[in-house]
Amino acid sequence: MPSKDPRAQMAWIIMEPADTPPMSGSNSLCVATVLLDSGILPMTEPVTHLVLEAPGGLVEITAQCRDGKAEKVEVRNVPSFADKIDRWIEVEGIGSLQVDTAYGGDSFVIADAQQLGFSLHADEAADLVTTGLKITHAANEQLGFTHPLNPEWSHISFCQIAAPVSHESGVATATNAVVIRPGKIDRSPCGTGCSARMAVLHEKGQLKVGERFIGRSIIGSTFDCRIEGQCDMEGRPAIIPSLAGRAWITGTHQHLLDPSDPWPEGYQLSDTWPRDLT
Ligand SMILES: O=C(O)[C@H]1NCC[C@@H]1O
Repeated sequence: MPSKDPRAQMAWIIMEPADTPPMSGSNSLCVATVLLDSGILPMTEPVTHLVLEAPGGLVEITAQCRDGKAEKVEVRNVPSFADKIDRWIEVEGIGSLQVDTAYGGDSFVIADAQQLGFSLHADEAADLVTTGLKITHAANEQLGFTHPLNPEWSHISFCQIAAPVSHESGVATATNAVVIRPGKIDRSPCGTGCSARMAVLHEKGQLKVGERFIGRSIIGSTFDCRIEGQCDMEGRPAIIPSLAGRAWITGTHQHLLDPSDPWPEGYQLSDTWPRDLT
């Protein structure tokens, strides 16, 4: 999309099944890659800098480029903050569960995978989705969320089921499964989710400004993240996170709308995919 803010070269919108979110980490990597690899915006090798406008604010892109391809894209994300820390909620079929909530460009309830008995392997996907949807529902009812600068964003979008942090070669690292309504799991480590997790770790004194965090998804993809700085969000402490990864173009699509189409706005059904795809 053309940008509204003159400081950005381009803007984009994010279409999740349930919402059109303020920001998305994986989507910003994909958008930057399409803009540069396809020549919509000029690529400068070895590094191209861009400013893109997400609905929730401007993000700065630093793309490492070689032979006409963006090989690594780093995104300096919007201010991210912890909201409610170590709060107990009652979840249907699970019972009492201790969670954190945070914003990382989108709003999250973060639950401990170990406490829920998950090892975050791909064969748990269907159970993770069922559990994550219940936790999101309970967190919205019992904790809620409102963005201080954008009161219209007043719900928790995603449940991040997060493994404990371990240190791999000295870098804080954790696997997660981010459950997206109405019933899927992020194939990426979730850039907004890693930003929200870093805000919580920072709030708990477990990750400092300048330190790295590697987020790993359920399919093994990784984002290399860092707390770049701190700022103030309407009187509450916030961090400026960055995340870096790679995207690949998988196709070119044309969306058409025939004037006689009786469902011009599409339609929604509950998920009809079988639980067992093998
Ligand atoms: O990386 C992210 O932030 C996202 N991936 C899909 C859902 C989130 O928007």
